[in-house]
Amino acid sequence: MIELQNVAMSYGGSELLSEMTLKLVPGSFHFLTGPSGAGKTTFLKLCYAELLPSAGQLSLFGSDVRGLGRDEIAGLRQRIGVVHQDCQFLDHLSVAENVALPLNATGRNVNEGELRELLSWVGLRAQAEALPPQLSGGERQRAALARAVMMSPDVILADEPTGNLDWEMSLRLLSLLIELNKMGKTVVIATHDLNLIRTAKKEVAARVLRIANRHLQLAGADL
Ligand SMILES: Nc1ncnc2c1ncn2[C@@H]1O[C@H](COP(=O)(O)OP(=O)(O)OP(=O)(O)O)[C@@H](O)[C@H]1O
Repeated sequence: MIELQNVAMSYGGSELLSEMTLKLVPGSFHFLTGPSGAGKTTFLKLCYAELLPSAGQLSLFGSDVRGLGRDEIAGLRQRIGVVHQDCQFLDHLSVAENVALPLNATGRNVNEGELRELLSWVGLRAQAEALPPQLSGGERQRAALARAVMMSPDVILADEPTGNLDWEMSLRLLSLLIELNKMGKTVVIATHDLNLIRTAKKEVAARVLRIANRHLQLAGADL
């Protein structure tokens, strides 16, 4: 569904990522690790075509993005839910309005019952009318996950979703992501947290990718 073949990414003429080949098959669960600045966020941005490769081939759901127009790419991106590292909420809108935003942006009607159900699922039913600055770090991440799931995407990409959370809250977020994977969604989580990876591997057949020296590698089974 997301496929990279010999993909490279450069910023300002300098290559950050090289020769990356990967197929994210439906229902798979991947972690993405690597040192700070290795290119994890950049890799995720390639996966949802926020950035286009400077070389190589990127296909989303069977279509090579090079042959697609902006609207076609935007259409395919609706099948990918993203949990951004910094959540990216509109602070003047309520949590419920932020979560509903992706659907509203496509001109579709929001089913209020489904929205409440989604907020309950992430444990934020009582905070539906709160503003994002009033949420704790864990609540923000769960709201960001709800927003990513709002469009019923096939793929969820989460960039350091537990970065600032305590262990208990990290586990809570992880269990939501595992639940989504068990429902058939493809999940990719960028993280530095090896304990999180080890914990997840007890429950799901997760593969661990690592970015090292500009290349994407499959990490060993010791993780
Ligand atoms: N738009 C951009 N223009 C130029 N350089 C960029 C841009 N975006 C990222 N970079 C650089 O690319 C490198 C990789 O950044 P990226 O955010 O992908 O790494 P990361 O592995 O996610 O890091 P972290 O773990 O710290 O979040 C960094 O050196 C960053 O400064």
